[in-house]
Amino acid sequence: MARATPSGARSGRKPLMAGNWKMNNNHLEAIALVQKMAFALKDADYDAVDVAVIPPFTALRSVQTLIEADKYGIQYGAQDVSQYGSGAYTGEISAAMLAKLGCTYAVVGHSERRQYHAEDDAVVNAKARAALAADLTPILCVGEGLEVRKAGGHVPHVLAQVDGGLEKITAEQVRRTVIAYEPVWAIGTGETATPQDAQEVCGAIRTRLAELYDGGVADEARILYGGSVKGGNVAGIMAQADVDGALVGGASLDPGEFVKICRYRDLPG
Ligand SMILES: O=C[C@H](O)COP(=O)(O)O
Repeated sequence: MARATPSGARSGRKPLMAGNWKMNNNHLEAIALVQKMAFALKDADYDAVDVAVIPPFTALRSVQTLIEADKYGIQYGAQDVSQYGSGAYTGEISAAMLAKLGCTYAVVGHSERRQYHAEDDAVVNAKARAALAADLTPILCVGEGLEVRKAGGHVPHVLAQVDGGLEKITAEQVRRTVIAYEPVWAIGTGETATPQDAQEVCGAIRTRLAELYDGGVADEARILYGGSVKGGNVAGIMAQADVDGALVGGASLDPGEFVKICRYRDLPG
């Protein structure tokens, strides 16, 4: 089966709900979770929203087999990708390997990679370019820590990460890149940015894309919010003009909660 290609809509942009499982679920648990999700989403309109799971590397082959065999409309991707093409890089997984597994997405620059693996903007940019070269869609994560937020420096901080992450990436490539704004202070803390907080930064990212490329590119690129998204807060976040979806951590491990997020249109705002 051909890999699913993310497409645009929402003034052209199609929303994306991506569940980043982080280091949770072995391959058997992954199969069970995807089956539950797919069952609950069996009448979902995948032309209206892209739904993706981002399991650990060890579950990707099982998820691929299941999704292809049962023709589920769910996409999938990897939580990280090597900046290198091949060779003596023990423990690394190349973009070509992920493409061969049918992945649509590769997350790059997640704050947990930046924090625990010292990944800077140059590494994140190299990973994004490696993903694009293999025809994967990078989900480029950016976001400020609590100190930066308290000091009011969140917008310039995030825009600097956007500039660094998109270095040498062409307009054509940016059109198929997803940017995820994830304030670090809202990740896994239960503390969510307000919809207005999310809009402020996502709007600033879109304006930056127009400055770096042009208005057409800025209109097409999808920008997600991530940080304690749940069924109870997703509708307000999705009501914002520049938020095109969510990168969901904890709530994506609960099929009921994740399905609510994917069906945000049915929830009260
Ligand atoms: O990749 C997902 C984000 O880190 C958000 O995680 P969270 O929903 O558990 O806060």
